[in-house]
Amino acid sequence: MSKIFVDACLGKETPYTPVWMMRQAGRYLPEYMEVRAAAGNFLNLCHDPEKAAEVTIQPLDIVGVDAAILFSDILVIPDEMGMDLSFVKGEGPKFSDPLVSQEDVDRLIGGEEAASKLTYVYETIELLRKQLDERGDEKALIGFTGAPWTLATYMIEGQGTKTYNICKKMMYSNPELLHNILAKVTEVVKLYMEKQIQAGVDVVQIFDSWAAAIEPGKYDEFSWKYMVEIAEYLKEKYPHIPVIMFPKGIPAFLDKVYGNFDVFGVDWSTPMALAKEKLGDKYVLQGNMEPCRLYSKEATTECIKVIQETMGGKRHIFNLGHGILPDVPVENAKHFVSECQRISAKK
Ligand SMILES: Cc1c2[nH]c(c1CCC(=O)O)Cc1[nH]c(c(CCC(=O)O)c1C)Cc1[nH]c(c(CCC(=O)O)c1C)Cc1[nH]c(c(C)c1CCC(=O)O)C2
Repeated sequence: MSKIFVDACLGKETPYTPVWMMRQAGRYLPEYMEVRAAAGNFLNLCHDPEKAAEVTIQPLDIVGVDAAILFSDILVIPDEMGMDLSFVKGEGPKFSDPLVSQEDVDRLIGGEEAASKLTYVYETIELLRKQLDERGDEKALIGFTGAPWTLATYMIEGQGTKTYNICKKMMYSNPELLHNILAKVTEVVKLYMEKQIQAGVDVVQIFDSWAAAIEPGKYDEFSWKYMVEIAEYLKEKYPHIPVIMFPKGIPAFLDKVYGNFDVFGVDWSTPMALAKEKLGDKYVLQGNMEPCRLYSKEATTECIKVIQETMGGKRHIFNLGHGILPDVPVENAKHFVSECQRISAKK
């Protein structure tokens, strides 16, 4: 039996349109908070394959999504490249020694050496592969990475940012240094994704959460081409594994999207009809309910109906247009998932 989510990624007909939610394993689930508390903190949880596998599975059982996404974080990559990652309560991720010079870049651990340090991620995937196969319910497992640009923003700024002024200063005054960082991260990410595939994921997604920080005319040069390089490396070696690209907030770039991958993730600021018009023939589309609609069941159902009408149940995967927020009632998340499955069901 093939997995409905994988079939949909490859553009095949499915009995209904499968659904999952970005950031579905997380703080809106009391069961997640319990496991995190027992682990001590978020990074301990990422480093503990048994517990990480447990929280990966939770949304399958609690909200009924069609795919599980590996529980980890995009920032474990720079962490294993030798940058010291911590999560400060209430402030989010921090790197103590952000990159400022070529010497800093040269000091980073690269390629195979960095990718092979992420053993806890591969162990989590191996556990999940076994558990999902034993369940026999044909739910898919999604592996993921951050796009080199999104990772670089944290590596250069040392934390999350609203203005991106430190990386943009580098972009315009020392683009070569920024490209050297992006190229080094790209090499690690290719091998990291390959090892996730070898450990057992069914699909991979590349999150470019901070795509919108780049002016449209520079987006290809500083982000998309690196994402495409990763996707094409994987598609050449593993053509049966679907690759999902999620660049958040770049409607002006839709005309220029290119590359060998399977699914384009549409964020909530891009109208689905526009994405369909520009990209629907070439790529399966994923998305794109505005995550805050989850605060209202009525607003949720209304949006699902509009998306379903636009996509017609073809070449589509339901998702939010970005991650679920921690204060969303679990009931409403369940409602989103069951309504997507109900409304798209082929009679
Ligand atoms: C930008 C980014 C990060 N991490 C991620 C992105 C890209 C996706 C996106 O755009 O939302 C990706 C990510 N992070 C996490 C997952 C797990 C799988 C999932 O359910 O989607 C995934 C896919 C767990 C997490 N990653 C993080 C949490 C919260 C940690 C906790 O307090 O339990 C989780 C569940 C921490 C994290 N990690 C990151 C930030 C900015 C933060 C702190 C902000 C916050 O608190 O929400 C970086």
